Amino acid sequence: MLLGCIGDDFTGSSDLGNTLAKAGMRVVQYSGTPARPAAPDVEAGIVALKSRTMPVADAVRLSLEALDWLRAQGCRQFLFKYCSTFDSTPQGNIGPVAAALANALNANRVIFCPAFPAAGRTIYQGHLFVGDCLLSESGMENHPLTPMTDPDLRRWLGQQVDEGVGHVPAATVLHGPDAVRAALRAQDHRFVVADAIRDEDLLVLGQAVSNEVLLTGGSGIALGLPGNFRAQGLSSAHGPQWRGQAGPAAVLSGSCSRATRGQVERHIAEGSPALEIDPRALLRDDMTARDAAAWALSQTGLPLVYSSADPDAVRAVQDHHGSQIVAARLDAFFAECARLLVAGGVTRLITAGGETSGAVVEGLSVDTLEIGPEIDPGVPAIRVRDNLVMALKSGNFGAEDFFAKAAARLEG
Ligand SMILES: Nc1ncnc2c1ncn2[C@@H]1O[C@H](COP(=O)(O)OP(=O)(O)O)[C@@H](O)[C@H]1O
Ligand SMILES: O=C(O)[C@H](O)C(=O)COP(=O)(O)O
Repeated sequence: MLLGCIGDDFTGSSDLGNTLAKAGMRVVQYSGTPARPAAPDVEAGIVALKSRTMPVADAVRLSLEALDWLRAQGCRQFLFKYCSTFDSTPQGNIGPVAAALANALNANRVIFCPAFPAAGRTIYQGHLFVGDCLLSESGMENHPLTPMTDPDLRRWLGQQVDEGVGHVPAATVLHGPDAVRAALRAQDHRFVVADAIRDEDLLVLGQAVSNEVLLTGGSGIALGLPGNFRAQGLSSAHGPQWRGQAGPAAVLSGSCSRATRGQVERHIAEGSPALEIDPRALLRDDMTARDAAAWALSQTGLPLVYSSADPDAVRAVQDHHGSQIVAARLDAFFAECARLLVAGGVTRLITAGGETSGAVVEGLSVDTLEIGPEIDPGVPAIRVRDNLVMALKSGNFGAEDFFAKAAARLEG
């Protein structure tokens, strides 16, 4: 294994897997740290954790366990992957996890670059943009668990760590890898936010850090890494292998992101079957996973079970019941619903949302996820068992017709 990756959520990990697989690396995503060695032909291993919003100490502990396993597989370089919208709170977890990994690897220069231009995520003067909006005006300021209220990544990361945060501006990145390396050497700080507004900038950054033991970012920062390994004669380019899967499909959505809510609306507008899940009904046991799975299995077409709701509705439920209680109840619901759907014969399962996808994958006791072809930017087809394929859609990713497109793509 050449590249060892640690993802702080499952959709983001598959997003990274998509980038690496498209560039020809043999990629496997693991649900948590595996108990056994990787297959010998795996070039990039991604340990997916559901650590983005868990207590900081637990996120650090699990990430260090993943690092130990990846080092034991012979990895030469390590990537800590978090959300392209830097989903975190001023109290953690990106900074503390990155610091723990850097300390363990004795890394003295670590870049932070969540840019993903293909998904509209760019960084300029240390500020993260989503499309033409600053992060704090993109809708991510209303995220149920990690409201992003400050677009300046240097300031946001600076609240999470006990050290200064440097910056490599776009003007430097435009001058190529050597200029970036020189700028990194000149930095007073170990942690450095790097600007990137184009894929070319990400390729430059990837070349500039080819000899750094640790780098952090979104999937975009990995764009240049496969080329680094191929230039060293270490990786053989080959595309993802894919075998389509026949059989019933279903969609589970817990994401409240703008993109997902638009996909839900499109699905309903097209007359496809949809069942809205009110967290209050779950908490009262007026609705159960068994009820929802039975409904979905009785549908023709592509059934959608969703709790996706607008920010005001989410806030109202959270204010009344507590966000962690609601999140835990919804995670348990989607995990159980997935188990019942698969037991009832579903062979193509689409999930929307990072926390939601993590709950479902863990609930299905999936160990390894084979990365297949891309469905939409950042979302690959994935095989998790001989008779079960999935698409783990990041909340903000996917075109409006994603659900139907994914079901068709998973079928082959
Ligand atoms: N109707 C709702 N009311 C309150 N919270 C909700 C509702 N639906 C989903 N949530 C919570 O919002 C969060 C969505 O997170 P996630 O699945 O990661 O989506 P995204 O990828 O958009 O961030 C989850 O923790 C979930 O429990
Ligand atoms: O946006 C990204 O970089 C990732 O794909 C991701 O981490 C998305 O997380 P979400 O919680 O599913 O939005």
